[in-house]
Amino acid sequence: MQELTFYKYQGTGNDFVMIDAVTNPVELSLEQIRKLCSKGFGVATDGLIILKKAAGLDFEMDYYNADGSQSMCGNGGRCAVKFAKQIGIMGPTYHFKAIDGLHEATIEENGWVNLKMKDVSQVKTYGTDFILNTGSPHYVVLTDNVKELNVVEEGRKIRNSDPFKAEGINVNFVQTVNDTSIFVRTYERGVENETLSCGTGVTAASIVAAHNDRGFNRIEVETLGGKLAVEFDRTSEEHFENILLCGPAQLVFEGKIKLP
Ligand SMILES: N[C@@H](CCC[C@H](N)C(=O)O)C(=O)O
Repeated sequence: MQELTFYKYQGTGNDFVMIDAVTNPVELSLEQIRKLCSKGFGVATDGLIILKKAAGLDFEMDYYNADGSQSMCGNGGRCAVKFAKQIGIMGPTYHFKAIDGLHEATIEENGWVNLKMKDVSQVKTYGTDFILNTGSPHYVVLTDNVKELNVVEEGRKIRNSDPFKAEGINVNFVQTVNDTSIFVRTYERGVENETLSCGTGVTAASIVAAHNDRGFNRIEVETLGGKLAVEFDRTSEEHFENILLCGPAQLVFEGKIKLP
């Protein structure tokens, strides 16, 4: 049975199995990815990231949710940059490819990673809620009791409702804390549970907060797993660019696992 060296990373509690395929190319089946992320057979994480070589770039990030589906992951992207540094890719600016296109990122002196996200050019209203894509699709609900909400029950209901059932959608519940700060909890498709934080979700929630209220271009975001910040330039009513997702990303532990 083949043995695989892996690293577990977390970004505000959103956790990932990280695999270095830059140094040692590796192919994993979807079944193996699901098992590596699972509680019973693996590391018990929200997702798995494979760092690969990419011509003209520092690396390519392949992100998989725990169920094996793929999307862009903001917290995963920040962790991937820290991991790239760990395996000897020195920056100072990191350029990489993900499923939604090219990204760049820097590591700040305090260890936070500032990751440039894709531009947002549409914020759709959906009743009193909002839908937008920040690299992955997000549904945003504004609420005034985010801490008491049953996010799993409410999020799952929306995610599995007829309009979203086939493709899935991530569901964010957002409460305003003050003029420039919000609290966000997210039900993630592909994990099919609430995670401690979701980077593309935090980005979507910040854009919605800015869309509804003008005059600021940095939002502090609290999640169950810690604090992040989102910066952006709003260039027209619905267009946001230079979006930066800023926050911590850390190695938790490393190990060897027998490939299932
Ligand atoms: N945790 C992620 C989002 C991962 C992708 C999402 N579950 C999806 O399938 O759209 C993040 O930090 O952005």
